[in-house]
Amino acid sequence: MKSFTIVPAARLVGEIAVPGDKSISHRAVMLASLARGPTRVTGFLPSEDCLCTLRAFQALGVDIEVEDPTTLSIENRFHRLFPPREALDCGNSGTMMRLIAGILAGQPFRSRLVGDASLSKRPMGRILEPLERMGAHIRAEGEKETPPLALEPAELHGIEYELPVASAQVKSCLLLAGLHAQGTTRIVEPSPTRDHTERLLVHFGVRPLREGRALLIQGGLSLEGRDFCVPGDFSSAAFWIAGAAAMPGSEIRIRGVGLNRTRTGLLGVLLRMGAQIEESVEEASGEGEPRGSLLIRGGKLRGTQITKEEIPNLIDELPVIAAIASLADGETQIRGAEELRVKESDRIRCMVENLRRFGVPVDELPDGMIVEGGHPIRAARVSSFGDHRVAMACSILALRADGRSRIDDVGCVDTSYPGFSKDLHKLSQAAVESAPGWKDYLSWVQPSPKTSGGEQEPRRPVVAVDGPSASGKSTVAKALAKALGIAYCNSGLVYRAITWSLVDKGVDLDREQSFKSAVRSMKLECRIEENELHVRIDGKEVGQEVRSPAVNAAVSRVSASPWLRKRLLPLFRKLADDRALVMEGRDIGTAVFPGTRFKFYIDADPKVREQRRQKQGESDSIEERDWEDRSRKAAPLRCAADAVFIDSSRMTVEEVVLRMLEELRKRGFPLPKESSVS
Ligand SMILES: Nc1ncnc2c1ncn2[C@@H]1O[C@H](COP(=O)(O)OP(=O)(O)OP(=O)(O)O)[C@@H](O)[C@H]1O
Ligand SMILES: Nc1ccn([C@@H]2O[C@H](COP(=O)(O)O)[C@@H](O)[C@H]2O)c(=O)n1
Repeated sequence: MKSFTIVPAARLVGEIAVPGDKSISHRAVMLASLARGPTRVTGFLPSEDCLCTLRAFQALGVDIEVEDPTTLSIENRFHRLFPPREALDCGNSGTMMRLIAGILAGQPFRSRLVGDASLSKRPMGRILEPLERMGAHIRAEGEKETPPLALEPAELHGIEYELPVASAQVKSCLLLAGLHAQGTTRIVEPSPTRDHTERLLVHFGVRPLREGRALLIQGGLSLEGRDFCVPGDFSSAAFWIAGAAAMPGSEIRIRGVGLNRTRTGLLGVLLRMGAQIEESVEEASGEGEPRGSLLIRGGKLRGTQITKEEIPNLIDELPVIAAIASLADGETQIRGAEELRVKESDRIRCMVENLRRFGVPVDELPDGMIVEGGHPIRAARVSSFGDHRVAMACSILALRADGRSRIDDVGCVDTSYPGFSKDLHKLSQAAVESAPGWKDYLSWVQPSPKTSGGEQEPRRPVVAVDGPSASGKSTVAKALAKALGIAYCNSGLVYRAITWSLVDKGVDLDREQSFKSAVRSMKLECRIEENELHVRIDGKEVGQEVRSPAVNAAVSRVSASPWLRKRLLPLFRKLADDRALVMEGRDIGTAVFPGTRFKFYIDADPKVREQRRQKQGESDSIEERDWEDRSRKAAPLRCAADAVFIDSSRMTVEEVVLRMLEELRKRGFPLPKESSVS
């Protein structure tokens, strides 16, 4: 399963053009496929969703030539559609299924529409009812009117229909069905929704009539093919618009983006929140799709209230609005958005869950949420829940977290924005490019967390060595201690020893009470003998067994316990009471001895670390372990702000130790007269 690892960034900087609009790409292929004469579509979005529409019309007998991924030549040479040989796959796309159902409902042949697991859970009752009233023979095969949809041949007639819920998909489905029906179809919208279908119908020569809230379409009119250029997708641009607006110091320009007023509700919300946005419409030819560019400068935003009336024009942007509301000062309320529960995921539930993981206080409401902004964002591991907009919204928020975050299951991003991760990299890296090679380090630099009792410089000199798994900490810390002639303490050995004992006794680590009472009843002894830490549990000195695969797999769960860490803290500190030492671990410079002046953070490229561990012949999922160590609440793995960062990927052990000795000398460590590395 694909995931994104997001390194924090201070701001977004740069200029981009986002890929073609998804909603418009679907509709352009559909209408060009129904038209007489050829159409060349440029700027098409070659996402999974839109490719499903393209393949479906090829299967219905339309000639569609893909000149390049974003340019299509479309011609329906026979002025009719042909029965498809097999079910038409709508993938993840609700737009495709609902709109194509409108086209196929009035055809003289059978067809069947299927979708992926997520689409197969989405409600289709809202199109079935009006289509049946128009005379369609259409049946949802799934439970509670969900896909697949089976359509039998039918002749349609116009109806008058008032939409119970504002929905551009239902409106478009009925407009397309109305095109193939006898008489006039009159559709009344409770409030305006995106009008791409109407604009494209005009582009292809059929003008629906507008009477207040009603739209009228005459059946039997034919469309004429005409070249069309799809504008950039405002809903894809929304991630950068919202992200840049909420990150002080950002400055981005987005070119060639669609600025249709029925889509740009986000801009009004952001301006209300205090955003700095300049819009210049470059092309608004008649009733075509307006497009232009946006310049966004970042600043501090304030919370706002989003009301039911605003929802239709920013429905797809609500996940990213929820994300950046977390960065704004004060509270943001999103109400009247129950529609979000039946999108690619239940976007209310999923965003609430993910925001909480990022440490954002948020209340879930039946029709939205209340986000309390302005709190620090914690690095987190979250899931997209298979929803592209959830994945991208969380990626934007992760840029502001206090460490690396991971967004799992991001394959879905390709359904609307195939180049998202590249653009994320481009816009967020621009801000740190001034320090090439150091961005990883900068992302981990943290002010040392507040701790009690360890802020003062220890009585005896302590060298703190931290870093991720297999970075070489133990090796260099041991060699350094030897060179300095002082004690070497491996704090990980203590966590490993406790874990080994718990695993050996079969303690259920998920049951807090059993875990605590097993630890309490353990006799743990930590002694420095011959300048090295020795650990005994219940009288037995631990050895190689603490590096077993079972211990490797469980130790980070054990060490994540704040209760255990608090218990071990005085024990580690006590070791330095009467001797100088080098102590290595994950939190030595940030939590155990934050007051020492001698701190190192040893790192290496993940691939190099993986190879080093393999070479040691150990079975150890170091990526998982690092992840857990970095994302736990209590004393997570971080590079202290005042630590010396050493990337050992291309260094020998000796080079690393010499570098450390040099730094210790500069920082005034009492070096023995002759310190050599051996
Ligand atoms: N430049 C280097 N610096 C340190 N170790 C290196 C270097 N090059 C190779 N190694 C090797 O990498 C392996 C892993 O090192 P080590 O066990 O010290 O890592 P670690 O960070 O203490 O890991 P863990 O925290 O998982 O126990 C060792 O076999 C070590 O000899
Ligand atoms: N200061 C520390 C040291 C270790 N841990 C935890 O123990 C695990 C094993 O450590 P090794 O150095 O022997 O690999 C490590 O993954 C941490 O979970 C710790 O939390 N703090």
